Amino acid sequence: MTADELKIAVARAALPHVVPGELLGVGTGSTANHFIDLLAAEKIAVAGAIASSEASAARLRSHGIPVLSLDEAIASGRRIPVYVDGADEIDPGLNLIKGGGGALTREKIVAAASDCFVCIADHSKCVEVLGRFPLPIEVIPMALGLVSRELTRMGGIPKLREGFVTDNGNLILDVAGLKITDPAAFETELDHLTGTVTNGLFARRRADVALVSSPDGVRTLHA
Ligand SMILES: O=C[C@H](O)[C@H](O)[C@H](O)COP(=O)(O)O
Repeated sequence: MTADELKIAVARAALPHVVPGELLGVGTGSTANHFIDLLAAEKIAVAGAIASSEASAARLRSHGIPVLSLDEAIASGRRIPVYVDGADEIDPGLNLIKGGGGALTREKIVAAASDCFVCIADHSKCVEVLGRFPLPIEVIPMALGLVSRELTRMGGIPKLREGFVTDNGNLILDVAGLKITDPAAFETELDHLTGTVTNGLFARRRADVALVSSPDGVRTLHA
């Protein structure tokens, strides 16, 4: 199976988790894109989608799927029963690294607003310890030097993602050299770095369910 076929297989496996007629949180990235396309192809009608990026919102709209802002969703008084999104790394506890596509902040917000986070990924994303994939951190532009210095002091190797601006108008530092043995504690530590908006560790709000595809099929992992 090609990498793309593995993504399509796991995106398809997420469809039964969608609650028809309810709101749906939708993530960002190539796996999430397949999920959006399949959602439309299978004509699964949701009350509206809350997208974690402008790119996903545009893709949803291109299929005629109604997109709501998170504020509109909350004002409606409806719950968001499920959020479906990809990941860059998954550990055995379903802690994640996300943000390879730069959408980490909105992803964390939509995940926090949703009842159940269903993570979809192919088996290459599974690791024993998070940190092989450089950890994305969204940074307020004027704090770039300060945050880089602090991350270096913490043992990381931060690198500016050249030519990239997030949907929120900020920058991304990709931090290599980390071995994240206590993801929740490290997420909290990073949250305290002044000048950062969000870090790409999803540990305090990790995935509830992970669907992982391999040539042998799709496995379902629970936190
Ligand atoms: O910002 C991007 C997201 O966190 C993606 O979910 C993550 O990078 C995985 O993307 P892909 O499905 O393209 O590997």
